[in-house]
Amino acid sequence: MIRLESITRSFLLGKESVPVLNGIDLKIHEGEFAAIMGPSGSGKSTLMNIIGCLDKPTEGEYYLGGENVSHYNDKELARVRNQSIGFVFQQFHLLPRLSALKNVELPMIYAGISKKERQARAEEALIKVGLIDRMNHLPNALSGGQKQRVAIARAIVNTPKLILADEPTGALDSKTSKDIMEQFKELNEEGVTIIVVTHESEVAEYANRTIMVRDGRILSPSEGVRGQIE
Ligand SMILES: Nc1ncnc2c1ncn2[C@@H]1O[C@H](COP(=O)(O)OP(=O)(O)OP(=O)(O)O)[C@@H](O)[C@H]1O
Repeated sequence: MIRLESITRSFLLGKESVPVLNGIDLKIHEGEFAAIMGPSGSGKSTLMNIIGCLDKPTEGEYYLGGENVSHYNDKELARVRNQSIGFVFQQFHLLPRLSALKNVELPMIYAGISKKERQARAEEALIKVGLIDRMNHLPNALSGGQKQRVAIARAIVNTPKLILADEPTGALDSKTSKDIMEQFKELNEEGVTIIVVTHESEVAEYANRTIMVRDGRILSPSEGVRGQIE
């Protein structure tokens, strides 16, 4: 489902081009549950941004679902994101003036789906995450765990094959983290590919495979990686 070939990403620092990803080769198959771990500043978010079509590699090829998206323009990348990927972030990224239901409807507005269908599908997603009784609440009136459930409902509402979660439990206590990870596990059992960036080994334990990033490259299995690297 995901194939990265010799991916590099550099950023301009003044006049100097500084490499942050240094030749990443990685395959993630459909249905996998992968955790990306590594020290702060090692390039995890940069890698996730490329996998999520939020950013483009400086060099190398990226195939998502068989499509080479490496050279797509912003509009084409937005289409791929809307069709194929759900995002979950540490700080939830909910719009504060919109109810839980309206927040979940947002990706469908971008996808041009009718109001009636939007509401029906948003309600269905909120039922799935156990929050239908809070559908009219504003984010402020929800706990951290509930906010993250709304964010998960928003991520699954367009039925993506891939969910990318960047530190999804970073703002939550350990019991709530477990509830959220159980939710991801359930989605993975239904066939959704999940990639989660985390600093927490308890979170990575939910994954079938851990990908260790250090200094912008992926460590090989002999360097202590759990699971398969191709
Ligand atoms: N847009 C940018 N412009 C310049 N430098 C950047 C940019 N984005 C990331 N970097 C640099 O790239 C390096 C890797 O950042 P990245 O956020 O990918 O690391 P990370 O492993 O996710 O870190 P953390 O665990 O702290 O979130 C850092 O040194 C960061 O300063």
